[in-house]
Amino acid sequence: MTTEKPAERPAFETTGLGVRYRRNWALRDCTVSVPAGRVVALVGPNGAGKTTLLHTLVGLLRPDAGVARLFGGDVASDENMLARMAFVAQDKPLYDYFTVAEMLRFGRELNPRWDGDFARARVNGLGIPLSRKVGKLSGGQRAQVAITMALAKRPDLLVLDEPLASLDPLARDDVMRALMGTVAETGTTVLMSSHVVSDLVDTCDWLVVLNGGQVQVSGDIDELLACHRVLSGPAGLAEGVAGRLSVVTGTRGERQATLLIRNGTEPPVLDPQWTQRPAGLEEMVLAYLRSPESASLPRPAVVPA
Ligand SMILES: Nc1ncnc2c1ncn2[C@@H]1O[C@H](COP(=O)(O)OP(=O)(O)OP(=O)(O)O)[C@@H](O)[C@H]1O
Repeated sequence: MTTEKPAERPAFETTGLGVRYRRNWALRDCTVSVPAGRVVALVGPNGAGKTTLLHTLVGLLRPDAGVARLFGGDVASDENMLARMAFVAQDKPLYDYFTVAEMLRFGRELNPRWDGDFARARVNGLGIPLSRKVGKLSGGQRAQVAITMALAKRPDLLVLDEPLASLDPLARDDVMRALMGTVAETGTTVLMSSHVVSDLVDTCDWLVVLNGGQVQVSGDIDELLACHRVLSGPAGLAEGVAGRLSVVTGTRGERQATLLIRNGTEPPVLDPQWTQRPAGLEEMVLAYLRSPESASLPRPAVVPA
């Protein structure tokens, strides 16, 4: 059982983490710390290192540099940490010839912290027949069973690699709603990766952007949104405005320029020819991804449209 209160310690943190496949570094100097009790979106383009980071956090890969910790324990050397987390891999490994009930019995045999009552109640509540073979479930039901198996371990940290991949929009919504309902009751920290930022907008409260094997952004989503704005104004004035603000990325056409900036607590005071509005989550993430140098080296980056 855990003794510390949630949020006293980071749920997970990495310091100078490096992981390589042969000579190619998939993660390099990757440093991040996320408080317990959060629902964390890990986003980044193909090949950014998301799966590698998740696999390292859950102990499937060993770091070549640095350290990964769960609840203060070194994942590579402290086996107790692994009992505190559950992982749902991208391909949701389940046995097609097992019925759902057999799958749950299998979970009970393997996991000392298994909560069988919870697992059956969740599956029943979702309307998934216990007698159905796993191979005959829909993609959404399959995801729900895999997530139920992970939650029934009663983890302090639930790690999901692309949980919504290959689901249609309705199933994506159903899976996210059911997941969020459960984690709201239990206070479990959730870390999930996705390509699709819009899937995570309503459910996650912490954002980690991974790009080129490094953490570009990590923070509370509301706080991040409060300090990013989109400015539009005459192209001829863009350089002057960009020169005195922290620009994440910008585009400049012949007449009009648009800048996504990181401001302090107050919106910037601008020439009346400029308009400004709060940034949306998706456009903020895209702005960072387009401008990999922005997190570590804030500087104006106005590029032609
Ligand atoms: N088993 C492997 N052997 C060699 N290189 C690998 C292996 N797995 C991943 N890589 C490389 O490591 C880098 C990071 O891959 P990773 O799968 O972690 O990224 P990702 O962000 O999860 O990508 P995606 O969104 O496409 O799933 C990529 O350049 C990838 O080609």
